[in-house]
Amino acid sequence: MQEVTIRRRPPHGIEAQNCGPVDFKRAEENQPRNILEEIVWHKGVEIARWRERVPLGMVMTAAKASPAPRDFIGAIQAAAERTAKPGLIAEVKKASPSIGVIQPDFDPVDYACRVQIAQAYERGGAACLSVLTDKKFFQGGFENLTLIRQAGVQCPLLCKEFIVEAYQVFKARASGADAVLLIAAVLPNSDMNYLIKAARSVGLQCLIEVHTVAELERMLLLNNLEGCMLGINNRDLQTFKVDLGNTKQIMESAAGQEVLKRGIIMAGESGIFTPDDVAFVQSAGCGAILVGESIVKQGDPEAAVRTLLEQ
Ligand SMILES: O=P(O)(O)OC[C@@H](O)[C@@H](O)c1c[nH]c2ccccc12
Repeated sequence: MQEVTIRRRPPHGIEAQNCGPVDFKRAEENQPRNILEEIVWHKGVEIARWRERVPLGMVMTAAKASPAPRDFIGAIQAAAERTAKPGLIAEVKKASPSIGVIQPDFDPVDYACRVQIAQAYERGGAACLSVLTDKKFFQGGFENLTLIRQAGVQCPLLCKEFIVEAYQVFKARASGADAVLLIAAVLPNSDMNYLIKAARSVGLQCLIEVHTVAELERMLLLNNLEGCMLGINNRDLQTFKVDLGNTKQIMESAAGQEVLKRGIIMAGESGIFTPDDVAFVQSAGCGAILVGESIVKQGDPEAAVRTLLEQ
């Protein structure tokens, strides 16, 4: 079985490891086939640069010295029990490759603005926050995790990053994250197991994202799944198409039913705009929702969160 459809690296090596012209190199072969490949390939370049400035050992030390992590999954469960709705993971997101800039007032260099959005989400009733850390494609940053944490926000924080190496896991914890996102479309099971272990070693919980029944079946075979939560992304990261029916279809499959039987929390992710959408994914079996665009783009994020969770 082919585990992952995207290629982890360009066939002729990443830019940062380029060792001069080689005859057999064909520029067109080295082009990414979709945006997810482009993002993942660029991560290789980015991590190589980080590593030059801060070696792995130092990031690990910083991760271990960081203030104790908060219980991300516990906060979702507590909110769900209190409200009888899925626990909300509200996303601090300035831009995305699918729609470009979502909130123009959200100044890319004005960090105070991101902190204010995070505080407004918390006041509105979010259980947890998701913070985009990818700079190039999402105009995010690891520093946003630190700033939001330092501003006294109590909600546990998810580091929303395209993780391909343990370096990013330690960087997430060193920046104040309580959980990390791991994407099944990007990571074969051996990497997934390894990265879950790396996360656990510094007290981080994992949200494992799937997009298809096949990916969910593969994740259910992981021997490290215990203590993790799962998420179904309704947006296809290769085409950007959003379809809430994806959550329903996956949850109705045998694999979806197994998730419920095993008591694993499932998040419905992307394309959730209205209380009806929340009710729809809840009835499909989701105990959590991950929402960005619809609450970021409204002028009053606190009211937007309240409205979404009403009814
Ligand atoms: O803005 P939306 O449609 O509410 O989606 C939020 C979140 O689900 C989405 O940002 C997301 C889900 N998985 C991802 C992986 C990488 C980047 C982004 C994402």
